Order: sequence, then C-alpha cells, then structure tokens
Amino acid sequence: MTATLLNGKQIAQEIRAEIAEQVRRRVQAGKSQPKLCAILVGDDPASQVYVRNKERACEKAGIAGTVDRLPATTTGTELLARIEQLNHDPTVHGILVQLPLPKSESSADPLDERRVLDAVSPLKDVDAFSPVNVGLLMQGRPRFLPCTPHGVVQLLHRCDRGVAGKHVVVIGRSDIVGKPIASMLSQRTNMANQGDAEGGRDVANATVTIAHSRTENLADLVRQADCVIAAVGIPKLVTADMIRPGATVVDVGINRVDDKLVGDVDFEGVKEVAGAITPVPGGVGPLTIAMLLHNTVKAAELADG
Ligand SMILES: Nc1nc2c(c(=O)[nH]1)N[C@@H](CN(C=O)c1ccc(C(=O)N[C@@H](CCC(=O)O)C(=O)O)cc1)CN2
Repeated sequence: MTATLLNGKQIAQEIRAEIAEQVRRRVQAGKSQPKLCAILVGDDPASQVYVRNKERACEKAGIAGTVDRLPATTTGTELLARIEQLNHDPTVHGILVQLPLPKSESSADPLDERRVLDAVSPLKDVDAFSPVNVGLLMQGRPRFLPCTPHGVVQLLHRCDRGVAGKHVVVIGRSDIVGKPIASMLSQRTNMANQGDAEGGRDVANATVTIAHSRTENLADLVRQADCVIAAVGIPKLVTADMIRPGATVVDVGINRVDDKLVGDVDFEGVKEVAGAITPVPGGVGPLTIAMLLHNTVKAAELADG
C-alpha cells in the first residue's frame, strides 16, 4: 500500500473526547446539560443502528439524548406536530429527523421530507438541513455545519491534507453531502475550527468541480483532481485508473453489497495510486456522529444567549 490511511475512526474518537471535556466544563460552570432529541420514523434497520449509535455517543459525551421512535404509519401532520412541540421545549437544544423517511402509508397526509426538515427550528437544526442554515453556510457565515461535510473538513484539517489552491472533484450533488462540501471547500476561510486554520493546512480556497450522473468523461475529469470526494452511492465507482498519483481520496459512500459495507471507491486498487485515502468502514462515517455532538453543544451555547 502506498497511500496514507486517513483513520476517521481515530479522529472521531479524538473529537468526541474534546466534546466530552467541553460538556464537562460547561456543566461544571452551572450551565445546562446539552440535550439532543432524534426522531426515527419506521423500522429501517440501518437507521435504527445509526440512531442507537447517536444515543450511545451522546451518553459517552455527557449529552442527554432521547429518541422518539414513531411507527411507519405516522402521518405528516403528526410528525410536524411532534417537531413543533420539540421546537418549543426549552430543555431540548438539538432536534434531528433521521433520514430516509419511510414511504408514506397515508397518501392523504404523506411524510414530505422537505416540509419535515423545513419545520425544524433553525436554532435547533443540528443536521444543518434547514434552508436558513444552508443559506448561512452558502454565505460563508455558518451557524451549524452539516455533519458529514464537516467531518470531511475536520479529517482533511487534522490529517494536514490542505486543499487551498488545489482542484477538488466532488462526485455527487446531494443536499446532504455533495453540495455543502463543495461550498465549504471553496470558501475563503477554513470552516474547521471556525476559520482558525492553526494545526492544519488550509481546508478552504479550493477550486471545486461537482460531477454527477450527467457528467461526460467522468474518468478524465477525476484524473485532473488533487483531491477526490466520492459521495454518489455507487459501489466502487472510482477505480485506480481514474486517480492522479498522490491524490487525496475521501470516500463518503456507504453501500451494502452482499451484507458487506463498501464505499464508492475501489479501495484495494486506489490505495496503490493515491497519496492518502479513507477506508469504509472507519473513514468518514464515524465523523458524522462526532460532528453531530459538536452541533448539539453549539445549539446549547446558542440557547444560553
Ligand atoms: N438526519 C440524518 N439522517 C442521515 C444522516 C445524517 O447525517 N442525518 N446521515 C446518514 C446516516 N448516518 C447518520 O445519520 C450515518 C451513517 C454512517 C455512519 C457510520 O459511522 N458508518 C460506519 C459504518 C457503520 C455500519 O456498520 O453501518 C462507517 O462508515 O465506518 C454514521 C452515521 C443518512 N441519514
């Protein structure tokens, strides 16, 4: 193997330890214990695991975590009413609705993902999915950073894989990963540590290209990249022949194939060409939850006034 392994699991542990210490100091100073409420609708097995992992991570960091487990028969009106209750509950600092929502059983009153995410108070929106928080991010003055893109920025920052002046190709244009990561990496200031780039090379000021399903000559485009971020949900789409020698490769894909977890990158082949690479599992995934804890503490600080 020639590439350096970017160990997201280890970095997530470091960040979680930092957050636990921040929470400990906060509570010791007489401030409220941060509290996160996750809403899980239906019984998707992967979502159940993710929500359970979020609950455990909160507990370990000293954050109060609760999960509302609602049946798949929940109507849009019922879910919106529950969100509204949490928006007005002063003891709850962060709210998230686990995605994907199940296919609606009620055609008269469906679970509309956009309406549901829009209903979460922007001040408690720890996923940073609300239009207000997306807009603030685009303007370069974020309140909350979306968890997975922020995880990628932290990973690059802490592994000293700066992208300033470099060409980054993001494969995938989702609202959750592709679009926000492209925005974050092309901003003027490093979004890891609120603009303080100390301790890592600048993870900002990149020249970013977003590739997607209609992109022509994807392989040629990706070969021009100093850094490739794969977030498209197609197992092993990115192969060794598409990688410029020495490039940084970040795999955000989480695909289940024959009961095994594989990324969007053909890890075995690409690791022989890349300069640095994230594995799946153990790469970006664990950072998603670490950054959710970060946002929950931030939400509690915002509520302090
Ligand atoms: N409301 C949200 N829904 C979803 C989000 C999100 O950020 N907010 N992201 C994903 C799921 N997700 C968190 O919710 C998530 C996915 C994967 C991991 C992770 O740690 N993956 C591990 C492997 C875990 C496994 O074995 O399955 C890894 O990559 O090492 C954490 C969180 C969609 N929904």
